[in-house]
Amino acid sequence: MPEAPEATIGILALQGAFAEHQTRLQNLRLKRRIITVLVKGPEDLLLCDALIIPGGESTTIALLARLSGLLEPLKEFVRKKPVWGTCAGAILLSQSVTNAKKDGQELLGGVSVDIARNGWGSQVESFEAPLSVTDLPDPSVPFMGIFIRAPVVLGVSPEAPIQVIARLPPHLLPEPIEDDNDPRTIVALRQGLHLLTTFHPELTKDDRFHDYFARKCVFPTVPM
Ligand SMILES: NC(=O)CC[C@H](N)C(=O)O
Repeated sequence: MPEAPEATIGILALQGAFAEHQTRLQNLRLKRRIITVLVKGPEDLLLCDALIIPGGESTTIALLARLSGLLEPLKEFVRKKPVWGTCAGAILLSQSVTNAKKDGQELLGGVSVDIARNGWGSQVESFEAPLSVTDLPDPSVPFMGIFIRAPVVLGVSPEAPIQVIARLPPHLLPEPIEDDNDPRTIVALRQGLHLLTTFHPELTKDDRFHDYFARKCVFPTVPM
């Protein structure tokens, strides 16, 4: 029997919660082997079939990516391969950011949303919210969303094939929002092979979003 193919998932390791993502990936029990690589330079990225961009500080990650010669290779990677951005990583994966710093913010693009940095306020306004996510294994068990200076989705391109995976329940919103379809309630979405979460699944012990990324984005076509 031929061995089931494996995949190498890189984690951008310039700043932020990259080690936690690696731990969660190493915890996954899939039929196929996942190899993890901490990506610090272009040579590491060449090894990867998919990439996670962690939370942290999007401006710092972008600056360090430029300094380490990774910015252009990352843009190229996003055009071809699966990428998951969490929190700061979600900002970098977005098409546009409404309140970028004065001297601008480098983005990688890939997901057709407009996003606002620190959309729910500063560090002290960080919060947790149980999310009901029907696409995860054991969907009746809520996934604890940890929102730390989280970005907020302000708009979604109507032409893009975007699938909303999780929304914040209206009663848990830091500010009241009347309309259930308001894009600001979206906290997880997928566009093709790209996954965007505005919270931090890697800061929990729940591997279900990592499992989702592996199944739907990294190995999307063959059941495992
Ligand atoms: N927890 C986080 O990743 C925070 C993101 C941060 N507010 C930024 O703009 O990059």
